[in-house]
Amino acid sequence: MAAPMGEGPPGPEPGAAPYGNFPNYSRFHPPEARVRLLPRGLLRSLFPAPAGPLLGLDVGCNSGELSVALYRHLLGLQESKGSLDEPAAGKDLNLLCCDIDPVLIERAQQCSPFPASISFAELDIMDSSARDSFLSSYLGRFGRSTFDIGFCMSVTMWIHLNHGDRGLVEFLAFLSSVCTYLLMEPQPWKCYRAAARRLRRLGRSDFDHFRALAINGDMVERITQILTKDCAMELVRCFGSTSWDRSLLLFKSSASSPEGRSPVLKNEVPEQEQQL
Ligand SMILES: C[S@@+](CC[C@H](N)C(=O)[O-])C[C@H]1O[C@@H](n2cnc3c(N)ncnc32)[C@H](O)[C@@H]1O
Repeated sequence: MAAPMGEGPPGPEPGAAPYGNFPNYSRFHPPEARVRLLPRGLLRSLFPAPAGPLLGLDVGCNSGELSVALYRHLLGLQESKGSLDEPAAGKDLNLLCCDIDPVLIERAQQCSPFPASISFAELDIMDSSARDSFLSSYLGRFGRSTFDIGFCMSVTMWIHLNHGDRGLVEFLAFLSSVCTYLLMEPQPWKCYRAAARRLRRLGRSDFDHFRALAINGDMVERITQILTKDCAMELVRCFGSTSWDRSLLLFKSSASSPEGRSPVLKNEVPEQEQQL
């Protein structure tokens, strides 16, 4: 399967996916090519003695293929013919996966092999009132205030194009406030140009913010800077890059406690945003 350099498949279809809500995203950016960069036993090394189930948040999950692949990979589950392994006792991970596109979420729900552990929900992560009450209520079911790990895979560009520099910084501040660890897969700048080009080819105008973005260039570097300088996170490790040039980076909050008792869902505006 060809892996294009840009963010979507060739042809006009991506122009109709202004949030990156491509219907068959996992076909051209296969989950397996991403999860195999993550070491087996990663969860165990990050959380050697969890007090209860681990909680994960997957933002922009599309139709859930990557969420399921991450779940399997992190728990060391094999997909066997005809039957699906259940997680062994003591390997408890609950994933909350959200996406802005209700059709993609419906598909994810219908196809989920682990409905008891992986929940899919329609949510615009930039809508702070809907987001905060929804996430608080999910976390509250586990007596928690934060997620152990967040996944933000190929989503930053879409937030950035649709919400501008301010939106990107706000988004990263939000993620860092609610996740102890954060796995990020930022799109490089060339994908931004490709996405804007595709829109133009369709005779539509640029994304509202594209030409005004002051955060640009080396997006891995820029996002790392924001997370480490403004959001009290540290870069723990880079797991390498996919063949289509996406790096996988793991960050850890320097502020949160292992029990998830750090301040929740706060909407603090970091220093960098105030300067924008
Ligand atoms: C390029 S896809 C990545 C899908 C998946 N994370 C992966 O890497 O395979 C980006 C996804 O982010 C979702 N998305 C974009 N903006 C969003 C928002 N504000 N809230 C929730 N999801 C959003 C899109 O609908 C789309 O499914």
